[in-house]
Amino acid sequence: MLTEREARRYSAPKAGIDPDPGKSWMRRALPVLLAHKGIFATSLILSFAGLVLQVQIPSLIQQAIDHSIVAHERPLEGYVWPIIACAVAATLAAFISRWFLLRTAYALEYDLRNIMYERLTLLSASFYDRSQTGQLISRANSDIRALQRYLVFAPAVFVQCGVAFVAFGYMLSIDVPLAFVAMVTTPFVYILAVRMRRVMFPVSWLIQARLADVATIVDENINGARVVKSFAAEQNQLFSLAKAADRVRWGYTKDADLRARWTPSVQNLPRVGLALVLLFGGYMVIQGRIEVGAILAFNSYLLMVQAPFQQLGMVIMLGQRAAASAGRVYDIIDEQPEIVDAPGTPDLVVGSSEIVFDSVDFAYGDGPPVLRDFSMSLRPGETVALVGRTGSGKSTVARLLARFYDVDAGAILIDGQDVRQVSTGSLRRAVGVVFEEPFLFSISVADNIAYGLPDAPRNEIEAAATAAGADRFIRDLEDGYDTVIGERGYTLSGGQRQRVAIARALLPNPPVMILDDATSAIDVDTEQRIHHALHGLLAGRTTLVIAHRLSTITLADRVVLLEDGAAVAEGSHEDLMATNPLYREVLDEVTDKEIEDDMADMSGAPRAQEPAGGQIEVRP
Ligand SMILES: Nc1ncnc2c1ncn2[C@@H]1O[C@H](COP(=O)(O)OP(=O)(O)OP(=O)(O)O)[C@@H](O)[C@H]1O
Repeated sequence: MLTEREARRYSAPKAGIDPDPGKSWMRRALPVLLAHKGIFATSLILSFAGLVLQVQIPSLIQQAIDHSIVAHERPLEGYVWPIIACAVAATLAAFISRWFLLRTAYALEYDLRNIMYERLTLLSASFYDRSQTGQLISRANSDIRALQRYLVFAPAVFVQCGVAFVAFGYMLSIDVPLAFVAMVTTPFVYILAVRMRRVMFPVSWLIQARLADVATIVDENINGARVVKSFAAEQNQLFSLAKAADRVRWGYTKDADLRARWTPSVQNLPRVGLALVLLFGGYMVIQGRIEVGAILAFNSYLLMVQAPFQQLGMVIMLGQRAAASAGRVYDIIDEQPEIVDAPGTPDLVVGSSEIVFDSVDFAYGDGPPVLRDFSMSLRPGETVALVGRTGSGKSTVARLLARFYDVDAGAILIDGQDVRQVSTGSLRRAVGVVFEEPFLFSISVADNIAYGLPDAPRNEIEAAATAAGADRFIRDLEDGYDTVIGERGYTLSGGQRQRVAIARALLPNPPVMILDDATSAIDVDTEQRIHHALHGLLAGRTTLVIAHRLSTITLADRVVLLEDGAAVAEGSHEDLMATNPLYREVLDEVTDKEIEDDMADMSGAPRAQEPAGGQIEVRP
């Protein structure tokens, strides 16, 4: 779990993506790049300086050949030492420049990833309802890397192009006609490189998309491993993964094929330029118009000039890829969270924790209405069980109370305050939720329980676990409270996970609790003990229990029946049983599971999910 010290070390990005969607993707990303302008500019300046030093070397070699080796006018060392000095200085400059360039690249990647992640944490539940994990992971990885590569390496290549002009200037200063002859192939090198990248771009793009598909299948395979196994569907899964992997392989093969066809031409065309220099230059040397050293200098300059033009093709391709990646990353960054706190939104002031659902209408997105004119109230300190057929909207009521979604009409009030008018942080601190399928993190049990209150002392963590009936089994784990549980808590049984989740919700001591079928995987006896323990501990706490089992329902002070999106009856379980045929009918439907459980008890068969629970000790 993140300690406070570690949390302080998180350095938030200094700048964000420009929010104006009308601007080009690069202009929108510019503030993030400019936040690192110091090291980036240093890198580019040093790169330029290093390359300019390199440009000196052919000229010095030319002079050494002409003046020392051929004409014996000057000592050779007079050229050798400056050449060595230039080479050392250029190497040093290139090293430092590259170091700064890579630092910029990784800083930029870190910032972009955090900007995206910060947005993801802000986004509402509805966004996650429609997003695929594999696609999000792919955006956070390959798309952000594509942006980073272009933003950092394109300027570096442009600097190299600038130096190419300096080299061309040197060539012109030696001999103008020969300089133009030497450059004859350069436009073709550029055109070839651009064409090559243009042909290769769709393939490399396809590879990215197919890799994202593989990521989605792998993600589903791992997360749904139990379902796959229970249907003995491993072969099918392997087949679909193999199919997706084969599509990736096709992409890579195509990429290699195109590369093999184009790269030799792009790499060897500059050599035609060298041959032309030798032909025309040699002719000019024979005629005595230039010295022999000039040919050597021209050869080196020519390679210097053509290298960045070869790379320009790659930069163009990176630019196309980055533009498409930016589109996908910006899709997330531009996504507006549906639930936001306006500046100055007050915190919830918790009083006696009375909850009112006042004529609530709700539908998920454009879907059919789930709640219609739904009204219900929970008196302070009361435990209310919500009962309804499957899919009738019980969990939706819980999600709306914790404001994972906003109501379409009507209002939800806690102590007279509309949940939309108070800060979401204060609301969620006041409302503890335990879902049927609790998500646990791959950290220790103690850290899981202290998730909402990382600084909680161990004795409070243990007290919460005790109240949730989890203390005994946690102590029996290999490292007790320090046992690190497997991904999503899958090394625990369903009932154990639920009890850890109840302890997690109890620890911050929220005045309102929602138990969304939170004891469904716990045997009836343990459930009763938990509820009794909670009764003492939750005195004064208002609790909404979503119940599928008679044992859970009977623990509530009052029952509300949900049918067709509205609360159609309420009262004590006994009263409703006696007076309301619909309630009896719904109960017959929803308590089937309990009957199955009871039958399992009678036959002495062990429950699938829940090992024997320990006696619960509630600390005073
Ligand atoms: N995230 C979602 N996006 C779209 N529709 C949803 C979503 N969650 C639930 N629904 C739909 O809303 C309706 C109510 O679902 P809800 O989960 O609230 O029912 P429930 O009464 O809790 O069901 P159960 O007893 O089976 O848990 C269902 O028709 C369901 O298909």
